[in-house]
Amino acid sequence: MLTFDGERIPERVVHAKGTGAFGYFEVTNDVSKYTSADVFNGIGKKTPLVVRFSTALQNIGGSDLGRELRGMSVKFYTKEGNLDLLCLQMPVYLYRDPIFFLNLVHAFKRNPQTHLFDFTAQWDLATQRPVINHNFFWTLADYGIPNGYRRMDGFPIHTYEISNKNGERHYVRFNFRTEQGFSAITSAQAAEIQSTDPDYFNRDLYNAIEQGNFPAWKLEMDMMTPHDIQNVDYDPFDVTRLWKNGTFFTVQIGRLVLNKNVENQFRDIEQGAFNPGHLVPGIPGPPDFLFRGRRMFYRDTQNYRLGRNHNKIYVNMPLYAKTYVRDGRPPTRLNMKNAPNYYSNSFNGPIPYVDEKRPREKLQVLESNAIDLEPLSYFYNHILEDEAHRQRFIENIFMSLVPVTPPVVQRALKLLNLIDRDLGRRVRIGYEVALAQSQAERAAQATPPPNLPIRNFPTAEGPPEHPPTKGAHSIRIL
Ligand code: HEM
Repeated sequence: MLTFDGERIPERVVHAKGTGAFGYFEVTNDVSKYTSADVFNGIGKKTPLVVRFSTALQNIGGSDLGRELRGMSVKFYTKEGNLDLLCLQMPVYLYRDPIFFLNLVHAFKRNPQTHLFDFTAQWDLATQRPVINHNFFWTLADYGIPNGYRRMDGFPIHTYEISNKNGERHYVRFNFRTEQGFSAITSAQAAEIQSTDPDYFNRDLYNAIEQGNFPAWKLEMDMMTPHDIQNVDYDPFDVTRLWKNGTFFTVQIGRLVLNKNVENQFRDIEQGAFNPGHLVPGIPGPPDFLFRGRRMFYRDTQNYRLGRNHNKIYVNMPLYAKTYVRDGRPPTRLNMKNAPNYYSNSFNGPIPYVDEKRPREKLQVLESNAIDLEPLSYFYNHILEDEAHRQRFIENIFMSLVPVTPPVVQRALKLLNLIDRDLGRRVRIGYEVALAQSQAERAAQATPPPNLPIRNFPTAEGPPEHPPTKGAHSIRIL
């Protein structure tokens, strides 16, 4: 019983609800002139891997059917160490500044008072930081609820530097393209499924693999040369925008196949520690500022969630795991037994790997904070392929605005109007009708849902107010 008392560990701070499976990656094309990474070289070579799928905002036990980001994390157990590619089902991210993550997650997860998802907070942030709307638009369109994990694509989004055996570089965006064909479900269909099967995504994946209907994804990369990246008229490292058509070429690498369900979710999935900083020779990784933050954050959060030795948990262990790292909280496995615990040594200890061919020149990416609404207008007019999809997108926007506090709605309508006048007009009309309907329905309800309060800081019960610092008013920043 005392062991049972401690069965729970902290859930992931984001992407808490998920599932996963084992499989392999098979190289189908020769990409040796672009990258020396062993995992992507040698047609026919198979590398074992584990994939974890997730919903970004749900807590463990939440619903699979929310309109939100979904994760597809791939850990390749390569001969040169683990390569982790953490993907979303959208090809663009929300912002470029790593420190902004906290605000985003707080606004998009549950309200600290009501513990409800809070559309006022979401739209408040989305209108104060317009950059996040590009990704938000993808979520509000069909891509926001794919018809199960098997039928969505996966994008690591960042522009990765890769290099070949001569140290020559290219810049790539990887794409996992589902072989099942992308398909989505509408908000109404999702609500219906949710009422009977909130674990729809987990069940769909498990059953498919159990029935031998193994899901697969093609891995390809969109590529630019070092010359290309300096000569395009946009920032190709900007994770909030797509690469423009005609500025890159695409190369196939291989296939990812999932052919084995896990036997124990806690052991193989809950304890999984995917870290985008796990890279291999031939893939030095993305040079942008957001990625620099991510190289630290994942290890930190996993130290908290799983302990410092999380890479000694079986599912996280690389194939080659000989190190000078010792001790710490369990698991320590064999702790490298009596092998020397310092380097260099005369007793055949492991030799630290140095990638001699890694490009010597570093790229410095200078980022801009300018607000650019062009990608959003492009999304509305060109990515949404037809009028029916545009209409579903508009409905999802105005329905999400109905519970939002009026000043924030006005700001949202203004922003949508700036992006595209047709979009702004249609959302405004839809919103007014939906609001009137919702007010009539609320009036008829015995116990209407709570009005979400506008939060103020500090609260009445908060810490005592500090007296103003003497002389502070005279400080001027010039
Ligand atoms: C500054 C930006 C970001 C921060 C601070 C951040 C932070 C986190 C954290 C703390 C976790 C939980 C990890 C764990 O407990 O194991 C997580 C999970 C995840 N993140 Fe991020 N993230 C960021 C950006 C991104 C981006 C750009 C992507 C995709 C392109 C992404 C994809 C994922 C995925 C797929 C997971 C789930 C991992 C799993 O399955 O265990 N994140 N992120």
